[in-house]
Amino acid sequence: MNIAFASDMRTIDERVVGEYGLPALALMENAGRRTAEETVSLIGSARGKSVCVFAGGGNNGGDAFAAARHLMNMGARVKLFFTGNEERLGDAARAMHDAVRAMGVEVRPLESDRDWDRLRVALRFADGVVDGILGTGVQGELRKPVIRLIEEINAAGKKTLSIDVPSGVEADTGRIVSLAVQAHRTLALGLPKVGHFIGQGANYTGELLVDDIGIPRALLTGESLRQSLITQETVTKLLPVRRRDVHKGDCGRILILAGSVGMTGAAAMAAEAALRIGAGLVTLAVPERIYEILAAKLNEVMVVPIPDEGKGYFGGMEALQKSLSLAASADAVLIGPGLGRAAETAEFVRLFAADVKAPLVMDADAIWAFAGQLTALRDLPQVPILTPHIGEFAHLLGKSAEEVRANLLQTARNAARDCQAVFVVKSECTIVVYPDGDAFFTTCGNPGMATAGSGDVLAGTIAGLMRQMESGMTPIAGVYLHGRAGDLTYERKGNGLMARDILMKLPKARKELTR
Ligand SMILES: NC(=O)C1=CN([C@@H]2O[C@H](COP(=O)(O)OP(=O)(O)OC[C@H]3O[C@@H](n4cnc5c(N)ncnc54)[C@H](O)[C@@H]3O)[C@@H](O)[C@H]2O)[C@H](O)CC1
Ligand SMILES: [K+]
Repeated sequence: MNIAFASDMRTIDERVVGEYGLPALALMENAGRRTAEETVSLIGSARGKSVCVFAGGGNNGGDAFAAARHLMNMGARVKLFFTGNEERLGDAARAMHDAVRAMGVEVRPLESDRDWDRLRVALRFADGVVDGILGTGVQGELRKPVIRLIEEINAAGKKTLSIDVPSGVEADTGRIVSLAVQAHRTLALGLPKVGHFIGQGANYTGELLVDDIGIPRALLTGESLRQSLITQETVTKLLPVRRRDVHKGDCGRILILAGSVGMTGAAAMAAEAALRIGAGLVTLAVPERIYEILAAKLNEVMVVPIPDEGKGYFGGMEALQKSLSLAASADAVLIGPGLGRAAETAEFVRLFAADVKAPLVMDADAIWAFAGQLTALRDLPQVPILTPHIGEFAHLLGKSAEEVRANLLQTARNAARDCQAVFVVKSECTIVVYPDGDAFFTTCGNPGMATAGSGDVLAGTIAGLMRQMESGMTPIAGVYLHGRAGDLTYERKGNGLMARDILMKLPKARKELTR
């Protein structure tokens, strides 16, 4: 499914009217009806229930007026509040406003102290709230009365359905400039928006539902939209069906360079993840000083010591030569988990990456090694796949985490283009962004996965898929399978899940997709 920006929705809206001759009112009517239905399902029933409906001065408010009418028809008691200016309503929103008023519903302003007192009473006795204050049209800091209203709604804590986006969330970025309605459920109209998945918006959206509201399918599936959701269906198609006569060499010889003193687990988990996702042969190259630990830990992985002059981390020419010769016979290479940040190691990483011809995945400290050296990254002989979390991504670009978060998608797009690299940025919603601007969002995954080693497992998963499918598509399948494995373990372990639990569920996540 595609994901839209506010401007995409405006274009789609114009085309619905211009090319299909549908009146704007028809979409608003569908939006209103679906809002009413989903509100009723949220609060259990309509009859005898009291619902506060909040309408703003734009089309989001128009949807709310239509919803109020349908809620009345369904038997709910509706208290309707309006934050806009009647004179400035657009045609469709005005028609919806007039229709609900003609049903005898009072449209309550929020101006005098008495208005606000009435609001508080209505909220106290409400069973549910419909938030149609602001949609994709929000701009800048919220005006004072809207801020006050959102504070009241959030303080009341009633079951709340937001129309299109939680009011106050920027649809394009997920940014909250002032504050936003905390929704239990959000009904996205036409398509989900970027802000439902990333930034703070992800925390305010609650359960996300999407309805086409009658927009012709061709407009929603169009290729002009450059971001989409990774679905089970997409990943199933990407994964190969294994022939019975397959040989382990056909399933990928993966080389992993990882680990340093104190960080042996990262190396072990990345290597095991590659095997658990189906790689044929995994070779783990580690600094000599930690070789014995890893050789004892791992059975199925081949562990190779890399000369380290007793330092316990990667560095130096001898290490480089040995690593490159191992890389020469690998189908794909992962470098990064647990490397540490010694200057020698960073130098080693840059020289190694510049000489590897096979598809290359770089994680963690390998990404750190390119901080401030974006030109070196762009000049690498391959299009590498980088898997930073927000902190590593910000450091790489020489920005603060806040700056990066403020517009994560655009920042990732610029970085992918400038560095000619694929970025897998790990956040509340992991995104995969390609140098040509195509972006993919995952809906799998959960807060329990914010745990040590989770990233090492993801990097190993992506690397492990390399020979099994088109290498450029491995991040899409990898983030899905990793997220799904995390969800499978979250069911039982909740926030106490460990990276090892994700690792153990990778086979099941993959098996679910067997064609
Ligand atoms: N095809 C579709 O996508 C459809 C979408 N619908 C709904 O329309 C809204 C977008 O409507 P629009 O009129 O463009 O904007 P909003 O209603 O979101 O907001 C405009 C409204 O808000 C006021 N405002 C803007 N910024 C602020 C601020 N900082 N503080 C306070 N008030 C602000 C502004 O003055 C206007 O009054 C979309 O989300 C859908 O819900 C259609 O109804 C169906 C088709
Ligand atoms: K809203």
